[in-house]
Amino acid sequence: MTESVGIHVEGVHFGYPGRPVLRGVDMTVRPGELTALIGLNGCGKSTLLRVAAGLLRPDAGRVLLGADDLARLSRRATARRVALLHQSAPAVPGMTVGHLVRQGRYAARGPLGMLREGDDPVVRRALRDVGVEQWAGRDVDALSGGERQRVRLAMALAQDTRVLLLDEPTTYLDLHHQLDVLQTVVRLREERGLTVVMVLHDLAHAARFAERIVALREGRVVADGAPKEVVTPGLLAEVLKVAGRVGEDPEGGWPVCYPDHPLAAIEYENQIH
Ligand SMILES: Nc1ncnc2c1ncn2[C@@H]1O[C@H](COP(=O)(O)OP(=O)(O)OP(=O)(O)O)[C@@H](O)[C@H]1O
Repeated sequence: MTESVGIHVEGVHFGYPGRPVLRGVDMTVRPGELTALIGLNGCGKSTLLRVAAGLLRPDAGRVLLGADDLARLSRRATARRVALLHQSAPAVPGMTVGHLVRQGRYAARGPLGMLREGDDPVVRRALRDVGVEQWAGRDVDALSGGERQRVRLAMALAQDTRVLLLDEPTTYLDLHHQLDVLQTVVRLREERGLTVVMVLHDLAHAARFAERIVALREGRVVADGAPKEVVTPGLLAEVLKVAGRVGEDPEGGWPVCYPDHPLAAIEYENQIH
C-alpha cells in the first residue's frame, strides 16, 4: 500500500465576487482518516472541497496535501493527488459508462494516452469497486440518477489518488445503495489507505461511518472531533438548525439522532449568540 497523505487547510478564506464564503477555515485530516463534513445548505462545504481539490484558489491561507502546497502544483499534478466527486455533473450525451470512467485517467495518462482506447486495469478496478462493470457499454444519459451517481464515483476512483473528496456521494441513492457506497468508501480506505473527506447531509451516516466530523457554519469550522464527542443536541441546534435528541446505537455504540423540528429563526439566533 502506498503511503497515505494528510490534508491541511490553514486559514483559508474564499469568496465568490461579492460573496465571502469561507472565513478562515482550519482543518487537518490525518493520513488515512475518513472525515465527514456537515453543515446547512450554503455554509460553504462544496466550496471547501473545491478549494481542497485545487479547483478554486483561496484568497488567503493555503492547502497542503502531505508536504505539497497546492498553490505550487500544476492542475495535472494536483489531479494525480486528489480526486473530487462533484455534487452534480451534467450528463454527457452519447458517452458510455466505460468512456466516462476512462476520463478519470486523464491526469495519469495525458491527452495522448487518453487517445489510446486500450484496456486500463485501473478503470476496470474502479468499475468493479462500485459494482458497475456490467454497465461499461451503456450510455450515461440513459442511466437513472442513482446509477449515474455510482458511475461518477467510479470516475473519481479511476483517478487513483491517495486523497478522495466526495460531495454528497449518497445523493439520489436508495437506502440500500447509500449503505453500499458508504461501505465501499470505508473498505477502500482500509484497503488502500485513502484519505477521505465527504460531505454528508445525513447525520446518521456521518455518525456511523466517519471517524471524525467537521461542522461548518457560515464558512467557519464550529465543531471538529469524533462523532461521539461532537454529535450532541447542541450540534443539531447550532449547526443543523434543528431541535432533537441524541442517543446511542445499542449494538454499534455510535450516536443516533432523533431530529424533532426545525428551529425557528429566533430560537436559532438564541442558540448561536
Ligand atoms: N459559482 C458560484 N458563484 C457565486 N456564488 C456561489 C457559487 N457557488 C456557490 N456560491 C455561493 O456560495 C455559498 C456556499 O456555497 P456551497 O456550494 O459551498 O455551499 P454548500 O455548503 O455546499 O451547500 P449545499 O449543502 O446546498 O450543497 C452559497 O451561498 C452559494 O450560493
